[in-house]
Amino acid sequence: MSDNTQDIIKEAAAAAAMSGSLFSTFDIIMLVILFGAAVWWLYSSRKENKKDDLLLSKYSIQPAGSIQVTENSFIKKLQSSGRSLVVFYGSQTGTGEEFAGRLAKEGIRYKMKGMVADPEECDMEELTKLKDIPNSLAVFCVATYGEGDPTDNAMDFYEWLKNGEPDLTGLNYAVFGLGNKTYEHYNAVAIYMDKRMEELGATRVYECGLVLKMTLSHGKTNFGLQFVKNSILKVLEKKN
Ligand SMILES: Cc1cc2nc3c(=O)[nH]c(=O)nc-3n(C[C@H](O)[C@H](O)[C@H](O)COP(=O)(O)O)c2cc1C
Repeated sequence: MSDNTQDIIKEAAAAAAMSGSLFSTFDIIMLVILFGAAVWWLYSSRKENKKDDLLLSKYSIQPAGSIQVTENSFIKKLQSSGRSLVVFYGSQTGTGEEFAGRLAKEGIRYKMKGMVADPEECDMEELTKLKDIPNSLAVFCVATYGEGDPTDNAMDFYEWLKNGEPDLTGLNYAVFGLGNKTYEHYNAVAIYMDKRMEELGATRVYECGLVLKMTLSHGKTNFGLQFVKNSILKVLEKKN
């Protein structure tokens, strides 16, 4: 406790003793101290939150390993880390995001290092340039919601595909959909993206993979890993 605080307490106690109401004055002092502590705690926890927000905003593209990235160019990141597989996810509650991580990691088994990326945090127009990286592959691991709508983080990308006319010639891609058959628009986003990218000139290297009632169960993970393996092998086959 600082000298100042001690003086204040002593003075208050003396004053209270003189007036014969020590207990209530002491109470007031304790309240002042508690209030000060609460203000200090609120202030320091806000500072911590701000620090976390800053870190999160910097690290938006997450390579499958432990490296983290601070910019929106996924092409640059792929090039600088010797990767050629990028797995974009459209995810609301995390299943697709986690699954995308597993798919990206699988690439290394086939000598195609991968990274995971959030389309909302990437310059998706760069898809037109992905072909400049030899034997590259973009996998889209996307969930469907509502009336066949994309997730929030895939919305801009979806609109860009739908309303724009980008030339995706030369882009190798494969779409993996997460959905649930109990909904009317089963896997509508994945099905649409798969069809639309082909219309825009991209090369579908592997048939759209759809999972119903997606969970991260062993069987479904295996299905996803098989899907990525087959997609990669198709890209490598094309090369030969
Ligand atoms: C409110 C709600 C709406 C959904 N709508 C659809 C839908 O229209 N079509 C579909 O195939 N799946 C639908 N699903 C299933 C999700 O796409 C599926 O659970 C998916 O794995 C979620 O992935 P995420 O955790 O990455 O967001 C819906 C799920 C919820 C909770």
